[in-house]
Amino acid sequence: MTTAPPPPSQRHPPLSTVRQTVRQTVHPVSPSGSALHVAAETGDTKRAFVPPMTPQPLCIQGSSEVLRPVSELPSKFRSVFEFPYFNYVQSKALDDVFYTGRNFVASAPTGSGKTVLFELAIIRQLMETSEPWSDFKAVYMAPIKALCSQCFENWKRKFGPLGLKCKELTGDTEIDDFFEIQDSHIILTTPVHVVKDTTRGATLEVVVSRMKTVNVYRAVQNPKGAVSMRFVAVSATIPNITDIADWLCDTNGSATYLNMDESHRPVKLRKVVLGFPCSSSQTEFKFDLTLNYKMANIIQTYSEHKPTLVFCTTRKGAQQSAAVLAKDARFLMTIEHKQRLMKYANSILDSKLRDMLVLGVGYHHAGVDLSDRKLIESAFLEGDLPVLFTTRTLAMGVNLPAHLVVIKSTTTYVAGACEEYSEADLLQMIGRAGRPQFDTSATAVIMTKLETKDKYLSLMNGMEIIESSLHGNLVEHLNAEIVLHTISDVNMALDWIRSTFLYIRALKNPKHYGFSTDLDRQGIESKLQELCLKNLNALSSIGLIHMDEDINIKTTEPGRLMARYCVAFETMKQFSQITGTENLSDLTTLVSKSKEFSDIQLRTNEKRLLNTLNRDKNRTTIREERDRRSGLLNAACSDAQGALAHGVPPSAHTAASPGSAEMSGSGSGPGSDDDEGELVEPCEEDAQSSYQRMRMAMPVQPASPPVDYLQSLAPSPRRRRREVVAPRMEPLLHYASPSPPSAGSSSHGTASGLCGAKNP
Ligand SMILES: Nc1ncnc2c1ncn2[C@@H]1O[C@H](COP(=O)(O)OP(=O)(O)OP(=O)(O)O)[C@@H](O)[C@H]1O
Repeated sequence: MTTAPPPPSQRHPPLSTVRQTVRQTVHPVSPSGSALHVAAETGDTKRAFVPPMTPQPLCIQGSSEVLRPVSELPSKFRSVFEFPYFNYVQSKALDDVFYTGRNFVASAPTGSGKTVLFELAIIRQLMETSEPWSDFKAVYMAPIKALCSQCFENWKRKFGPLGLKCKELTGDTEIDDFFEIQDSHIILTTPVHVVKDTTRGATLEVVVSRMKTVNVYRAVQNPKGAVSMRFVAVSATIPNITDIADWLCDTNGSATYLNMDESHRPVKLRKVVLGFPCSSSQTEFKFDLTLNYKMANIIQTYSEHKPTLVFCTTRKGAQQSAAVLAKDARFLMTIEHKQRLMKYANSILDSKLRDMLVLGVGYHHAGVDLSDRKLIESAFLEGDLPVLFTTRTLAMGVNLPAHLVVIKSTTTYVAGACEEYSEADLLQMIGRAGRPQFDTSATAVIMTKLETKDKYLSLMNGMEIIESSLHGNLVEHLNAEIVLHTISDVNMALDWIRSTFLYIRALKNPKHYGFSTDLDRQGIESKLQELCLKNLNALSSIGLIHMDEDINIKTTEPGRLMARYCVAFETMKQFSQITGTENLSDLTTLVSKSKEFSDIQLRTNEKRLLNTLNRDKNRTTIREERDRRSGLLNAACSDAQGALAHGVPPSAHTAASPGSAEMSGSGSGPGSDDDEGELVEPCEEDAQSSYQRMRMAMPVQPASPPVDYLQSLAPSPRRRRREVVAPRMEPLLHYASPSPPSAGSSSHGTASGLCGAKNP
């Protein structure tokens, strides 16, 4: 470090003094004056009073300990922080994250200001690097684009004036850009508890494990010259933070860690679980509808006249709930408030949303037109919109001023099947309640079935141990590591597995991973080795890797394609059986059966589009529809192919807002005709209808229509070796895909990087 800060003990006023100072100095963002209070009922309609929301002082959790001032930092860096004192969690972490360079992991409640810990780590590294910081690189990894974009905008503003360049890399980024994040000094990861997520979790785990492995190899090869990489990870409160610290170990041992429980949340959160009866004859869908009619009372009881965010499991559910509330409750607003809402409404494209907005109710989901979504977000952010119904797109770390968060139904739809929310998802949604700059207290209400009420009560109070999910996708990740050269022989594969979180947890909870509890450490290690070898053999059996007798491993062309496009092993197995004689219909049916498309469902509003495409004489159409999914895929293929063959532009629907058609068919109450035929929708993160996603997945280069493309994947001698423009698997949002051969590579993931402005 270039600057030695004075010893911490000389610098901190006692907490009581600090609290006083903070109350006087900090001006939290103030929502401009609206909150819902359903106050009285007149006939069927409840009357509501909406008082203006007053600015709240920042409430700081405390004890006899002291808060640390931002003035501890060299003056040059203070502008990064928009407050005079670090909060309790940050003050506790400061010594580890700022005054040492050890790997660090923090487990702290949502809204406790964990992003600041990343900023402190960056500043420390800057202080250790001489200017100009042209070689300095920090990489921030997050599982969704919205989180990354938020951080990107924030850091561009904060670190730009210091001479740092900020760059956002996502699954859409050109591969070459990913080379820029090689040789990073710091890897910042949030939220690390995502490792237990079945899809995104494994990707995070392998990216971090890969970086660890590469870091160790580099240090061995070049003990003096190699850039040493620091890991800083944050997570919501989890009980086994020490396992994460063990996983993020370095040559000095486990990472240092900070474990702060829910009591250290800067904004106190009241958690309420409400159970509602659901008869055996009632479908999930009908149950969800009945909850709409409870909403007005819940908002009246718990919102304390402040903004409410309601999480719904589907887009249609969000729209229907909003429509019911707009009909059921009336919000009393000042003239000025109404005028502000009217101003937003005038710019809203969707007529239903526009009508609701003037009544103080809005909805937000990935199917809503982008410009409408932005308007709704700012109306809510400004405190002008009393109630916002949304899908969980808004749940990941986005700061919104919700005093009350309601989770309407705990059942979500994944790949067309009902599933209860994971604890991590729930915590993220609940974490939107009571953000420090907006509130001093908050409430989260979970609406679930009577029989699951106890489960959620204990989930809210207890905490789930974080396990690895890597064993579920080990074969794909092993292949990726081989493509990236992290693994080039069997021994390296075993070293790599020892660097994973899977290894840490398998030793502690072997049963979870299918191993006998009687096994000792050595026994579990050999089981993990067996698992590794079994998967390597599976890859080799269909030509995805080549293993020689000296245990050396090399990748092959199909193996590279599998890794580049995140194709599942099972899909590659299906592709390996292609003989080259298949027609378009056979191939689209094959592709539609692949795991990657398993969450694609035909939506009610898409049937018409499908029929229109089938009737179009200018397009090649496959009539033989074996199931809805292949029907959709066929339509997508035909659309792309027809466009190529006849110079017809692809269907206008591919460019239109997916939400607009859908909205016009919804908003009805229970029992509407529309309800029964509606297929559930996949969980959403990107604004594409299933048709669009299929359409995007199709190659659209004239040289590679679908049949050629698929046949080119077949490991047959007739396969032509040529560049193919391959599908973008948008629904698969990974931290990283193994595109470029580097430790820091990531092609389907989401990352923001900070690097010195002069960096090439
Ligand atoms: N010391 C502080 N004083 C005042 N406000 C702060 C302080 N630290 C952070 N904040 C504000 O608190 C809000 C929450 O911070 P942040 O998003 O980093 O929390 P988090 O712990 O990462 O939350 P989540 O886990 O939900 O993503 C931000 O708006 C931030 O500006």
